[in-house]
Order: sequence, then C-alpha cells, then structure tokens
Amino acid sequence: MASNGKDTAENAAKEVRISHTRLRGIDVMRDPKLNKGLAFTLEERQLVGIHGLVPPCFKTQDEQVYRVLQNFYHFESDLDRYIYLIGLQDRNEKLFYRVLTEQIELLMPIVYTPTVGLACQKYGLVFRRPRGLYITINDLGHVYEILCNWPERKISVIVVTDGERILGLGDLGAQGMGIPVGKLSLYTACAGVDPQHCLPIVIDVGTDNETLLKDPLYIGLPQKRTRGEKYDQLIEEFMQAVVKRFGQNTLIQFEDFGNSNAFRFLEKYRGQYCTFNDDIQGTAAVAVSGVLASLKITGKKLSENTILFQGAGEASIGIAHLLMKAMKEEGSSEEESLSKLWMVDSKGLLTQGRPSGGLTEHKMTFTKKYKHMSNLEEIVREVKPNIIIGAAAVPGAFTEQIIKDMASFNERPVIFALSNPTSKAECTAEQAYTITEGRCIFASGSPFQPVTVNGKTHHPGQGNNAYIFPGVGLAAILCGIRHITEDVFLATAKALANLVQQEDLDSGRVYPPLTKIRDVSASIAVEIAKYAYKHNMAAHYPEPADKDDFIRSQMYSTDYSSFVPDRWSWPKL
Ligand SMILES: NC(=O)C1=CN([C@@H]2O[C@H](COP(=O)(O)OP(=O)(O)OC[C@H]3O[C@@H](n4cnc5c(N)ncnc54)[C@H](OP(=O)(O)O)[C@@H]3O)[C@@H](O)[C@H]2O)C=CC1
Ligand SMILES: CC(=O)C(=O)O
Ligand SMILES: [Mg+2]
Repeated sequence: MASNGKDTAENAAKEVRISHTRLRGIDVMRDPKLNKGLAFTLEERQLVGIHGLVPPCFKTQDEQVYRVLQNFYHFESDLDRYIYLIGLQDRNEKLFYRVLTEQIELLMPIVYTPTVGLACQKYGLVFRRPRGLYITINDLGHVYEILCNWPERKISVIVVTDGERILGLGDLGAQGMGIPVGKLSLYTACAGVDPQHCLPIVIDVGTDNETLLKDPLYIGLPQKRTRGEKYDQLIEEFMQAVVKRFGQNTLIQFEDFGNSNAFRFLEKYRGQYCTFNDDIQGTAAVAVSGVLASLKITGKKLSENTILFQGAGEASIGIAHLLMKAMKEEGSSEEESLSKLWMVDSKGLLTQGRPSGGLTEHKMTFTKKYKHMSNLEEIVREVKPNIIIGAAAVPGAFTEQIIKDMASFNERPVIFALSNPTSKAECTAEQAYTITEGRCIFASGSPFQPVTVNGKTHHPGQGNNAYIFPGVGLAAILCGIRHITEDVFLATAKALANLVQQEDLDSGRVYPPLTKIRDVSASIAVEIAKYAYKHNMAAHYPEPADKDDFIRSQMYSTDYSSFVPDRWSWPKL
C-alpha cells in the first residue's frame, strides 16, 4: 500500500511476515502464492528443499521488478504483454501485484480496459491455464459442488459475469472470464483485497455470438444462450450456493450482464444478498463523482446543469438515478431533476409515446413530453446540454459538430466519453480538447494520453468504475455490510469528488491520478466504513475506533514473506 506516513499495524506486520507451508521442494515454487522467484534466501532454499532448483543467485523483489519491466517492454503487442502478465500472476503472485501496484498507469491498460477487451475476444488463443470457476447451464442442480471444487475456503468477493455484454464488445460468452479476472486483479492492486479471497466466475449459458460459435478455439459451451426460466434457476441456485459455501457476507459483484438481466437481478437480489451491479451502480458513482468535481470548475450547482446521455442502458440509467438523488439532496424536486436529464437510445430521444417504441420500464422515467428526434447532432443543438455523457458503445458518436456546439453553448463544456474499450469511445481526448480549444472538461472510460493545446497540456481523467468498486468492496468486506444501498454509492461519489485536488482540476482531471488509486480506494473505504457504522449497516463489531488505521492495516502487502520451519511437519532430528 502507498505509505500514509503512519506507523500502521500493516507497517509493523511487515517486519514479521512469515509463511508456514507444509509444501516442500518444487511444489513451493509451483505455488504462485509461495513462489518468490530468485528471492528465496539460501536458508529458505535449504529449508523447503529447493536448493539447486533455483539458479544460484539472489535477487530482491525490487531487482525482480526490473526484470519484469524489461520483459514487459520487450513485447511488441499489448496482447503479448497481457499474456506475459497473466503468466506472471500464475507464477509469482506477490511480484505480479507489486509491479501492478507500482506501475498502475502503465499496466492497468493491459490487465484492464482496453487490452482486456481484446484478450476476451481472443481468449481461446490466450488461454494457457484456467483461472476462475466456470459454471454452466448443464451444472444446474450441482452448483454447490462446483463451488466446493474451488481450493480456497474463505472467499470475500466474487465477480461474476455471464459474458453477454463484455465492455462495449457485445456477447463474448465464456471468454468474458477476462473481465472478472481483471476486475479482481484491481481489487487487490487498487484496494489491497487479498487475492486468495477473490473468486472470478463465469456463468456459461452459451453465446449468441455466431463468430465464436464457429471458432474452433472458443472455450465455452458451443451452443446458443439458454434464456428464461432455466437461466433464472441457475442464477438463483448460484446465489444460494455462494452463501452456503462461503457465507452470507460474501460480496457478489455482477459484471457485464446483458441489459435486462442486469436490472432484473439487481432488483431481485439487492435486498437479499451482499451484492451490487458494477455497470449500473459503480459506473453511476464514478460518473456522478466526475460531475460533482466539474462543478468546482464551472462554479454551477448540480441542478443548474442540463445533462444529455447518449445511451439509455445500464450505465446511463444508473448514472441518471444517482444524479437525481444528488440533486434531491441539493434541494431539487423529482420533477425539477428529471427536467434536467435527457436521454437518447438507439431509437432516438426518449420521448413519451414516441413512434419508434423501445421504451422499457427503466427508460420510462426519463421520457420527455417533447417532439421526437433521432439525430444526436440535432438533439444536442436543441437541448443545449452543459454536460454530455456517452455510454452507448457507438464510436465517434460525439462528432466534431457536437463538440463544437458544446463549446459554443458553454464556457467549460463537460464531455464524458465513457464507452469501453478505447475503440468504442464517443470521441478521443485529442478531439475533445482540440475542438474546444482546451476548454472542455473531459473524462473517458478507457485511458487517453495527455493532449497539448496552445501550449497547455491536459491530462484526461479516467471515468471508470475502477475508482469505485475496489474501495466499496474493501469496506463491505471489512465492515460486514450486508446490503449496499444507493446511499452508499452517493457517499462514495462524494468521497471521490472530495479527493480531487486543485492541481488535478488545473491539469484537466476530474479524478485523482491513477497513481494514487490505492490511497484513494482506502480513503473511500474509510468514508464508507464511517457511513456504515453510523447507519447501522455494518455487521462486524467491535466498531474500529480509528477506521483509517483499521482499513489500511488490513490491506494486502506485496512484500514476500519469510519461510520458517514448520514445527509440525518437520521430523525431529
Ligand atoms: N466507464 C465505465 O466505467 C463504464 C463504461 N461502460 C460502457 O458503456 C457502454 C454501454 O454499457 P451499458 O450501458 O452497460 O450497455 P447497455 O447495453 O445496457 O446500453 C447500451 C445503450 O446504448 C444504446 N445505443 C445503442 N446504439 C445506439 C445508438 N446508435 N445511438 C444511441 N444509443 C444507442 C442502447 O439503446 P437501446 O436501449 O435502444 O438498445 C442502450 O440504451 C459500454 O461501452 C460499456 O463498456 C459501462 C459501464 C462502466
Ligand atoms: C468498465 C466497465 O465495467 C465496463 O465497461 O463494462
Ligand atoms: Mg463492466
């Protein structure tokens, strides 16, 4: 963890971190949790019986970090870098997390968006050894037994997908496994959740992706998606089996489910389990945080903004509901708030009784009594938003004309291109900054390089739920929060916005830099912990007096442990 300069329990524990294992010889090196590469001391090599199996040199973890980075730079493609890093995770877990934590800006775009999207598309090719659990529709009635096959007994957080909407890339079936794997890597790198307590899961009910079904390398069930009652039964059995196997405090994060299932399962399970939907709720919190931080630049009240969404799906609907909640806190009525929120889906502006139809229950809330329009450029000219948010996976949707118009209505237009991966972004950072002559407040779901306009360099912030779920999850796990309410996500959005410094705003960012994300996640967790104990939502007692110290002391350390003789497993001499 990033040192906060305090003499925390974690810092004290570092001095005496000890590994006990009954494994001996080559098995120690083959266990990624125990393997220290070339960092085993001579004594340890003799103790666990690997002397001679490791080259006769001794390298600290720092020295091994150097080797990892040399390898990383040696590869020419990001997919090869992804394969290399996953290989490292499989071989030497502490080293993997050490490098990922220290080089988060460099490596997050590989283990997460955008490269993880490509890795999922090519998962059949990338596949080396399995990571995570695969539960298929054929396992109905046996889900608990499959969970019991997982080698760890204590699981604190599960990220589960059925692969139907992987980033903005559509249905990737079981190959969506890259997403739970990547998200959970961030739980550890960004929030210090012990990787041993994390479990990535794919629910494989088939795929409707014809290309994958024809692909000999596809790793999932080669069949069309099972839908309806049988699918719901599998999810229900899965939820119950998780609690039976790992306990009711296990956090279950739904990720990249298709639209209607995502909303259905959130409604169904939010009051029964410790669960949230990252695409609806995590995204809502990160976007609302970005909007709140932008107010420090524009000097406006939240409710003084007109906000237009391109897309009316999980992300947009989630963001809009949380914005309404924030506006209500600011003093606006529901009617006033709704009048500020405009949405466009694949059939155009959400208007009451529009001829093109397609208005689901979730969209109905945001329909306007207004003439129907379907062209985004015309809608922008008509609505004149201050803030435009893209989450429809339509690349280039924010055209030059739209960006120009945003800059003509607003001194500081807010432009969030949230769709992932980079290939699906509504516009690039370069387009946004150059067309607005550096005046826009820009954020994007996937990272963009800094852009210099008229001699000023702008560092675009990454408006990605990665700023939210690790901290929320850490707090939920440590405090035993049974149900994660919308209020928690609003508190998280505010906490994150409060962490944005003037220097961030000056450099064009409405988020703290990624380099601080571990500290940011810890601070978010502390705020949620305070909130949870104050509102009787925490099940773990006694309540920690110093929550900051408590949270930080529980975070996973990437330092190698020392091996000492295990007195139970060694024969007496
Ligand atoms: N930055 C972040 O942290 C996050 C980013 N995202 C990204 O947001 C994108 C959308 O995700 P999500 O909301 O979950 O997906 P959904 O499938 O739930 O929603 C997509 C929405 O886009 C709309 N849409 C599709 N084509 C068009 C079009 N041509 N014009 C206008 N709207 C269109 C759809 O319309 P219709 O309803 O008519 O089908 C739907 O409302 C993805 O790229 C995803 O990666 C998602 C979560 C987090
Ligand atoms: C970031 C994320 O969760 C998504 O794009 O789906
Ligand atoms: Mg997602």
